[in-house]
Amino acid sequence: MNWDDTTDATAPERLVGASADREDQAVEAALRPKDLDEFIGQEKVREQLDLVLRAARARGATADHVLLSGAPGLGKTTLSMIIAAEMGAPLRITSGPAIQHAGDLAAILSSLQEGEVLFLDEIHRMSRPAEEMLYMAMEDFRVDVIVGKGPGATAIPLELPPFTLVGATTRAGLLPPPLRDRFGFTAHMEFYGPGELQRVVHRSAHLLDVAIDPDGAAEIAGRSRGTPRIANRLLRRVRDYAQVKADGVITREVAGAALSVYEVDARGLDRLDRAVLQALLKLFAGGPVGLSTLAVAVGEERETVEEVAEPFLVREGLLARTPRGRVATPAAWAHLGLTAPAGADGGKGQQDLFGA
Ligand SMILES: Nc1ncnc2c1ncn2[C@@H]1O[C@H](COP(=O)(O)OP(=O)(O)OP(=O)(O)O)[C@@H](O)[C@H]1O
Ligand SMILES: [Mg+2]
Repeated sequence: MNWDDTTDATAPERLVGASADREDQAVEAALRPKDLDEFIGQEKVREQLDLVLRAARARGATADHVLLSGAPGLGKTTLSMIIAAEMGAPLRITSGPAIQHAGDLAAILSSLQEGEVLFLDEIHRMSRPAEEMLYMAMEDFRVDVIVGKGPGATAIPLELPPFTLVGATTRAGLLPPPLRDRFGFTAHMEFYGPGELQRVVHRSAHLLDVAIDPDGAAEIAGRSRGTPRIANRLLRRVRDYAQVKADGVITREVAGAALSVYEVDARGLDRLDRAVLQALLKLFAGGPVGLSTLAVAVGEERETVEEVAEPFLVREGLLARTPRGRVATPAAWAHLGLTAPAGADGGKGQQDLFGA
């Protein structure tokens, strides 16, 4: 089993992994909202972006550069496409890792049309020289193309047409401040609430021509870890189950039964997440226990436990990282239907550790 949660599109994904696998990529185009009205949730971002784009349109100008930050699968690529569509502008897509040399970036920039939207995914992974070229391009719509090497090298200035850069990053904190400051508008995407995810599921079911009732959509939403991409993926697995084992209609019972086959529980934890919690509770009485010990107990690499399982468990308030080790919260005992053993108090008396 590969628990990899990185953006390697060829890696077999776990069902609740947030990055896109091959199957996601094949269907995502069809499920992407095409304009701001269709885009569900993220009310603040939508309202602010709507203003930015409307004002630019009214002035007949090119929109300000936009930085989108947020976890995988929350809709950054989707929003970049919406920005281009709303501006009636062509869209060019590239990514930080694809731009290794400043020359790669110069080639892209110098071929942009006026008003074009350049989507630069994983912008935090661009090389340093390319980044510096980008500063000038964003601010002055100009690049210096270096011709030759050594003392004879000369910089030839090249004017660029006004364009809109849309940068996306899962790690806004990794962006150098001079780059961050050159964006006129920064949108931080949050995880989605259950009601919003329910609407995502409902909308996707409609597009995929799958019958679903509101409870069925709510059940899938509740297991989707706040992430539309996961909601859409779970929907596809539940659809299979409904076709084969039920009459094709997704109800709460059908969704629940389908996802228990795939070992995704009511809160969206999968087998690995539960194994970590179970070890912490059953073997170590709720902790504190060191990461390495916990990893050995579940038979996984340290990194897998730390990077794949823990972030969601921490976000859900089921596990805390403390200076003395990992600690289960009272919610963790409750979620696994276990009672804290006598002497342990399910983490309540361990509060001092949290603030330490
Ligand atoms: N607000 C939304 N409403 C409806 N569907 C959405 C929304 N946001 C995302 N989706 C769906 O979720 C899927 C993933 O979205 P997207 O590819 O835009 O995520 P991302 O933030 O670019 O992820 P990554 O960081 O992996 O590149 C898309 O198929 C899209 O249809
Ligand atoms: Mg993306």
